[in-house]
Amino acid sequence: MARPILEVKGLTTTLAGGTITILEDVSFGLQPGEVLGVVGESGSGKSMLALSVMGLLPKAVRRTAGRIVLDGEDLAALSPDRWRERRGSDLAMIFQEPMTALNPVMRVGDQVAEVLRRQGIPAKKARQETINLFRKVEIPSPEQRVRGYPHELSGGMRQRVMIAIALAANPKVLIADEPTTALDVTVQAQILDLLRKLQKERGLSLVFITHDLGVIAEIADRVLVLYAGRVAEIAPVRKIFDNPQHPYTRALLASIPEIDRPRGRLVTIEGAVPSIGAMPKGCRYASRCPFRRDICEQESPRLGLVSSDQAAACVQPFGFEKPQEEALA
Ligand SMILES: Nc1ncnc2c1ncn2[C@@H]1O[C@H](COP(=O)(O)OP(=O)(O)OP(=O)(O)O)[C@@H](O)[C@H]1O
Repeated sequence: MARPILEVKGLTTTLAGGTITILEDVSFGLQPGEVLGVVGESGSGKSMLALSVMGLLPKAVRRTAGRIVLDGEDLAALSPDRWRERRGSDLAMIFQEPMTALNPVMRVGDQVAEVLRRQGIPAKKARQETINLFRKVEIPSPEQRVRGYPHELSGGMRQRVMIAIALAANPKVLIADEPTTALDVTVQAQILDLLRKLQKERGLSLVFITHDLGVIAEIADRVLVLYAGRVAEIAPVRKIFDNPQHPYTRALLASIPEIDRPRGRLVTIEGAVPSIGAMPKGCRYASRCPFRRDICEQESPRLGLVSSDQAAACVQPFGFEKPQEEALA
């Protein structure tokens, strides 16, 4: 296997006081050209994970441990200035609500051209390249659209502009945080198709965050399941759907709405994610887990390999007849 383009190791973030942990010991690798889907319920820490990698954590949240290695360099060891530079060139992110990331008083074309100019591309060439990028992200009449302002565009078109900005940087890694969630269903499908096409064409290394396993099935090569700030399971997408090992992954799969399910029979996972200030001592999923044993409430399970490419943080993953010693911390 090639060296991962991005490797996150033991990432832990806390609220400023340091007593409340948001992400705990999160580790994963992203191979060049791979799409890693990150899935979990609201509040599981998906956005904090993305912002940690970008070096854009809100003031109240601090990274207290962990390495974020991009193409061999630990970003966490860099000065904030140097990290910002890497963010401008090697890392790009698209957000759920593009309006928050776009400058409302700047023409959208200029916002793309600015990224190109930063790479030393002369103004005229940057303008032409911006039109090419608009065409690439399938914005109709690109010559006219470049002169528009964000508020003149629909949500879907704004997200296309954000994708153009991300592509303009030619990043080594692109992070997409729920890029389709705020859009109408038909537009969601179009944006997802576009991202998938661009990913394939350009061999983008992509971290794709969503709470929607249907979206994961369409785009991801591997999947990281996050629960209450910890990795519950990580595996190739096929294994997540065909042979999930963590009870939480199974519950998420069971909660996918099915077209033929009678209306109102949407399955949800009983109970709620524990709040960040009141994490249980043992497994964080134990209170909701139909398979829990006494030990689950006492011990916090470590992420352990269940096969060569699948790991789960459960004392007794599915298919195992007895608790796994090494899964216990
Ligand atoms: N600025 C902040 N200050 C303090 N705590 C925060 C802040 N932003 C998020 N949190 C907390 O961090 C935890 C993880 O939040 P995060 O936004 O990463 O979850 P998420 O999985 O992305 O959820 P969603 O799908 O709703 O976006 C939550 O408990 C949240 O309340």
